[in-house]
Amino acid sequence: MPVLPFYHATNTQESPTLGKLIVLTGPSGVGKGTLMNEILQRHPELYYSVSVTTRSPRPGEINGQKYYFITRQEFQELVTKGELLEWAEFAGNFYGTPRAAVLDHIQSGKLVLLEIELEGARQIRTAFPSALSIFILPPSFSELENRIRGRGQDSEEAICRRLKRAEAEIAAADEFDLQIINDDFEQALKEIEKAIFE
Ligand SMILES: Nc1nc2c(ncn2[C@@H]2O[C@H](COP(=O)(O)OP(=O)(O)O)[C@@H](O)[C@H]2O)c(=O)[nH]1
Ligand SMILES: Nc1ncnc2c1ncn2[C@@H]1O[C@H](COP(=O)(O)OP(=O)(O)O)[C@@H](O)[C@H]1O
Repeated sequence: MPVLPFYHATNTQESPTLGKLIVLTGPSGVGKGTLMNEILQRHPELYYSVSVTTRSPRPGEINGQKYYFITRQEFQELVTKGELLEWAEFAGNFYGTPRAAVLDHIQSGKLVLLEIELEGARQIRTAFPSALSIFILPPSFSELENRIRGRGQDSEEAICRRLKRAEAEIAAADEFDLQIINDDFEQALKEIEKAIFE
C-alpha cells in the first residue's frame, strides 16, 4: 500500500485565504498533463496536488508522481473519512484530491494546482468560489481523438469511454473562468502562465 501524505489538516476552513487554488480541467487527451508538467518544470515553486486513483498504472507511471495508485477499498475509506477535497468516477475508475495537503499548502501561501475532470472541477468551484478555473479545449474533436490515440497508452475501450465523455465535458467549458485552446503548445502555456501569475 502506498504511503500517502495524509496528515490532519491544521485548517478546516474551506476558503483559501493566503495562497491561491488553480484548477485545470478539460477532456482527456487535450494535453492537460503535458501542459501541467511543463508549467511545473518552469515554476518549481508551485505545488501540484497528487491525486489518488483506482486506475491501474500505465507503463512508466510511478506511484506518487502523478497519482497514488490505490484499491477501491482504500479509496472508499478515504471518502468515508472525509480525506478527499473532491472526488469523481471517470471512465470506470475513481479519482480524488487529498484534502489536507492542499489546504495546508494554501494556508502557507502557495499557489496550488489541481488537474482534474469536470465533476471534480465543479465541486471545487462550489467549495472554493475564489479558485481560478481554466478549461483547456482542443482545436477540434478529431484532433482530440488523434491525441488520445497517438498517446498509445489506453485500450480501445478506455479510448471510447474518454471520447464519449469528452463531448459532455467540452459542452461545459463556459462554466469556467477561462477557456484556453491547446493548439500551439507554447501559446497555450503562455496563456496559462499569464492567468496564474497575473
Ligand atoms: N475529479 C478528479 N479528477 C481527476 C483527479 N485526478 C485526475 N483526474 C482526471 O481524471 C481523468 C482521467 O485521468 P487519467 O486516467 O490519468 O487519463 P487521461 O486524462 O486520459 O490521461 C482526467 O480528466 C484527469 O484530469 C482527481 O483527483 N479528481
Ligand atoms: N499542443 C499540442 N499539440 C499536439 N499534441 C499535443 C499538444 N499538447 C499535448 N499534445 C499531445 O497530446 C497527447 C495527450 O496529452 P496529455 O497531456 O496526455 O492529455 P491529458 O492529460 O489532457 O489527457 C500527448 O501525446 C501529448 O504529447
